[in-house]
Amino acid sequence: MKCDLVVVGAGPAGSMTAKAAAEAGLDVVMMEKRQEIGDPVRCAEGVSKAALKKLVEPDPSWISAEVKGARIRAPDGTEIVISEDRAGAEVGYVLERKVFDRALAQEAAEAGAKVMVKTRALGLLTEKGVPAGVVAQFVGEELKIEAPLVIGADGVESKVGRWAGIETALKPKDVETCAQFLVQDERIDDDYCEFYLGNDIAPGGYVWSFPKGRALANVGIGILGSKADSGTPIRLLRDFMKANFPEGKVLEMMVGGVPVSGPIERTVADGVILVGDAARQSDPITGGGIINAMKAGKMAGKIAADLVPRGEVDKRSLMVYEEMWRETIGKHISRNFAVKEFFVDLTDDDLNRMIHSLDGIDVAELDLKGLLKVLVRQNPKHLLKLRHLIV
Ligand SMILES: Cc1cc2nc3c(=O)[nH]c(=O)nc-3n(C[C@H](O)[C@H](O)[C@H](O)COP(=O)(O)OP(=O)(O)OC[C@H]3O[C@@H](n4cnc5c(N)ncnc54)[C@H](O)[C@@H]3O)c2cc1C
Repeated sequence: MKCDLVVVGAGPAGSMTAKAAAEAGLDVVMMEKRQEIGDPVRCAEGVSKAALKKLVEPDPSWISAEVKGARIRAPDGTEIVISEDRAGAEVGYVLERKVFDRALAQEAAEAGAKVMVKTRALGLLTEKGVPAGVVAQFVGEELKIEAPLVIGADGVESKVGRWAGIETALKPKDVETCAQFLVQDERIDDDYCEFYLGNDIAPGGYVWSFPKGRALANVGIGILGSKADSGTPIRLLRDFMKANFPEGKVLEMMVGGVPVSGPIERTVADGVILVGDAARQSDPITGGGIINAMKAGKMAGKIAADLVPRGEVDKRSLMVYEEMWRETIGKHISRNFAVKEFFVDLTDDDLNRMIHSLDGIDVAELDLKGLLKVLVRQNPKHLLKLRHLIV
């Protein structure tokens, strides 16, 4: 089989890539190793309404809940409330990703991309040492798909980058190890996403509760890999459930990882581009990656449509993509990485002091940068190191 572009992975990054490239006239194959796109879900499903609306028309079929804002709770229980769409990229809609991911893939298909499920990329085809497509497996059968460009949208466990010689390995301190329960409990507040901070609750991370309507919520935990062994997230999440939702019924459970490494050195190689979690483009503070994955996918798909017909798929030509994402989403990722590196080492006393310092200040309408500005103003000695990030 031959085509212009192979996209590996049909998550938000892959489908946006495939859609943008197919719309611009490329012959695209998007392959997904799972038999059902979007299932099982490994996500708390929170996104900013405003950011999402810039990328895709919201559809009630894939929105579980709309929330009013976020509550952030310090280790001693003190709370601050931030209004909708101001708490980073995690507040606004709580999606139903099983439906959302499939809807995005459907849009890619409608734009003309060929979608292949239960098709796992096994490696890159090469011609004279240069990537020239993908070797894949479809229900036990080996397939060779020749293409001048391969886009790796294969998520946190990405292999495409490694196959192309791109360094994507994550150190334990650069990944949040997560566990999540889908919980039914009458005590769930359907209007707010909740974040719980504290080194006993979630070392180097946080616990979240994202409502999905009808007293359901994704209740999950992310812990910095360097501060936990593999069983720790589930153990701590169960402790949290006992303390906060003792009557909660667990309907689903999952574990997963989120890259919080900040921008990696390179996301292109000859004949290969990486997008989304494969390119480590998630937000290092919140762990949110859906919006950045979609933005990067859209950029990569358009750039592919421009360069492939001209035969310009060498690493140098593909640097256009590298420069474009670093100039846009990359700037936020770099800043938030520096902030995260600082915050993960704070003690519970420090965290309490930060939240207390906001007492009497209306933070509801602040975005993350605004909140940081206020925190630095209120805690000049402690947050001196962050000053340069907010000017
Ligand atoms: C516990 C948890 C909670 C999260 N909560 C949020 C949140 O609330 N908000 C938010 O914005 N982000 C959240 N994220 C992050 C978010 O899920 C990711 O950033 C997002 O899914 C990235 O999209 P992607 O398309 O890059 O990768 P993915 O969505 O992971 O898609 C990659 C796809 O590639 C496929 N694939 C992998 N290897 C192959 C192969 N060899 N061949 C074919 N297909 C392959 C996979 O099956 C998968 O479908 C969370 C992550 C976790 C783990």
